Amino acid sequence: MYFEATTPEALATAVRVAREEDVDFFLLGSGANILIGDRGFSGLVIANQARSLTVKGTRVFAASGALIYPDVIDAAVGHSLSGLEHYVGIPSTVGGALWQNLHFLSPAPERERTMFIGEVLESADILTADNERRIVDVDYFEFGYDQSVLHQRDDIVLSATFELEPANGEALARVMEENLRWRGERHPPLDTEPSAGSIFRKIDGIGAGRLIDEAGLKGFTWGGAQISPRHANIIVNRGGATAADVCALIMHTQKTVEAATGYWLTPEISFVGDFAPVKRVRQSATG
Ligand SMILES: NC(=O)C1=CN([C@@H]2O[C@H](COP(=O)(O)OP(=O)(O)OC[C@H]3O[C@@H](n4cnc5c(N)ncnc54)[C@H](OP(=O)(O)O)[C@@H]3O)[C@@H](O)[C@H]2O)C=CC1
Ligand SMILES: C=C(O[C@H]1[C@H](O)[C@@H](CO)O[C@H](OP(=O)(O)OP(=O)(O)OC[C@H]2O[C@@H](n3ccc(=O)[nH]c3=O)[C@H](O)[C@@H]2O)[C@@H]1NC(C)=O)C(=O)O
Repeated sequence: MYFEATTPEALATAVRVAREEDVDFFLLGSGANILIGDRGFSGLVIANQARSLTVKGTRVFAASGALIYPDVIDAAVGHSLSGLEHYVGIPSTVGGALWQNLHFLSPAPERERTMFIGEVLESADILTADNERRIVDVDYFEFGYDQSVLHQRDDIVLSATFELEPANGEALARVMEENLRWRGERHPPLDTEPSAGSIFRKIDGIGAGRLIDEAGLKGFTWGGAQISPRHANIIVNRGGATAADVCALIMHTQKTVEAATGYWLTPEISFVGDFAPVKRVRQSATG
């Protein structure tokens, strides 16, 4: 079953009804950070297409299905407001961004720290696990790196308010251009080489991508899936990749990197729905 929620109210109603009727449901943002099993999802998929946006003074009010890029960033930058421009080029809805505390490196040339969307969040309208509507402030989310309270609680973000800073339009345009260039040079392009972004979690001070690269796995291919020759922590769909192909590559990468370095890589993406059995990568396979 599939339902498109086009307003925060419709989203809240869909979730409430699914819970009351005891129907398994999955809330789909832009689908940028998930792998869906080859046997699909048996239950209700609620696609979050609640995309309304308003800017008042230095505040941006966004429904949780609004796309951070381009919609929310365009609205903020169009009003010369700073705080969201760092996340240019990253696929995500507002809800997905709060779930994972969307992040990117601080502006060039320093790039000395990671910036998080939690830094500009003021409050959010949520539907709690008990089906109650609440306005919560930023502290409620307990944000960390790739972390928020939403990983532990079944709350649904319906809309969010961001508090931004007035800024010079040229400075905003420069940050956006530099960040798009940074991503363009390091990450495979999403339109021609689709992926779910980083497959494995960050390993502080070491780098998941570096370990996979040093294990010699760049370009390794299984079925339609390939460890990107450009960035080793990204698995791209070269055409016709199945979820089983991606899972086989994930398991092969974990085992190869552990044998070479002693580190065990943990997936960063979410696995959704029902998965077909995974054929293991033959040890003799060379890609
Ligand atoms: N830094 C980068 O370069 C990249 C980052 N990403 C990250 O991936 C995420 C992609 O977002 P998006 O495509 O929208 O999400 P997805 O559709 O990929 O869903 C990811 C998870 O977000 C949760 N979620 C989505 N919407 C809501 C909501 N309204 N309320 C509560 N939880 C929600 C769901 O959790 P549950 O199952 O618990 O309901 C879901 O499992 C972003 O956080 C982005 O930072 C992705 C690619 C690249
Ligand atoms: C792409 C994502 O997030 C990105 C985010 O966009 C950028 C910028 O802030 O920082 C992280 O990338 P990253 O490239 O630094 O992450 P890792 O894969 O851990 O790589 C760490 C380091 O390894 C090195 N590296 C990476 C790839 C490669 O093929 N070879 C290599 O040597 C690079 O020096 C790199 O900087 C996030 N990834 C993780 C796992 O934390 C995502 O969440 O999907």
